[in-house]
Amino acid sequence: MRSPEARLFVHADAEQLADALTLEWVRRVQAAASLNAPFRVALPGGSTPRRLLERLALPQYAKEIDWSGVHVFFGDERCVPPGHADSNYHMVHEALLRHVPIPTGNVHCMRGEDDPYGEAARYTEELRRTFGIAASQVPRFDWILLGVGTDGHTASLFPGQNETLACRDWCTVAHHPDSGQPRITLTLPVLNHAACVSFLVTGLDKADALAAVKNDPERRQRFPAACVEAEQVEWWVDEAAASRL
Ligand SMILES: O=C(O)[C@H](O)[C@@H](O)[C@H](O)[C@H](O)COP(=O)(O)O
Repeated sequence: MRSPEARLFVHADAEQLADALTLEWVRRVQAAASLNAPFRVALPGGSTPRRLLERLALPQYAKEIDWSGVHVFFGDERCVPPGHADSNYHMVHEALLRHVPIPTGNVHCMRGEDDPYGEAARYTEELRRTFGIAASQVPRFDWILLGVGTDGHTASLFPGQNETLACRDWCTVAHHPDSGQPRITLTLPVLNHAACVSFLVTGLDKADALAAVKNDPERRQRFPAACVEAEQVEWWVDEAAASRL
């Protein structure tokens, strides 16, 4: 049953948003742990999530978060080596993963250094195996965190790339519209099957995009971020990004 309305959480600034989202992460991970259930989360790339990830790595949360049950996946990845400055894995590793006792087997990175099409197939199999499902099912993430670009893209689902947007596979290859850089990305079937998708949007430079993605009458035809309709969709934004809502 899909939630009729997305939930909007507006915070004064990016710092306060990151504080609140950190507490939400702790709450959700502890809830899963109380049920002895794995907590499977997909992280976005880009710069916005860094504040959250750095907070999760703080010693004050070490006793709050049992990383043994947390499985970290990626919403998308740039096809570059893991040590490359553009690598989403590199950003997440430096901000969070290298600082917390998460088991190596719980980090499911998209291998940007490998052939994109082969890696999309490999990651699909890693999803199937980790979620313990048949290929005919769809992996159901507990939580997918996503960013939004100023053009309304999310993950590596870019406006105008309709073949990628219509893809029914779980994971596919896309190309950045400006640089042509190959990307590996989760697709709408996976995003829309999640228990919860939370968009993280901060900064005045995102205000137009956020207003358009949420309110443009043709938003679903124009903006991939507007096509995400999971069981629960949340918008975690700061006042600057929300200034044109
Ligand atoms: O690999 C990526 O770049 C991301 O997955 C992408 O979808 C990102 O979330 C948005 O472009 C927002 O990026 P910023 O947080 O840097 O604004």
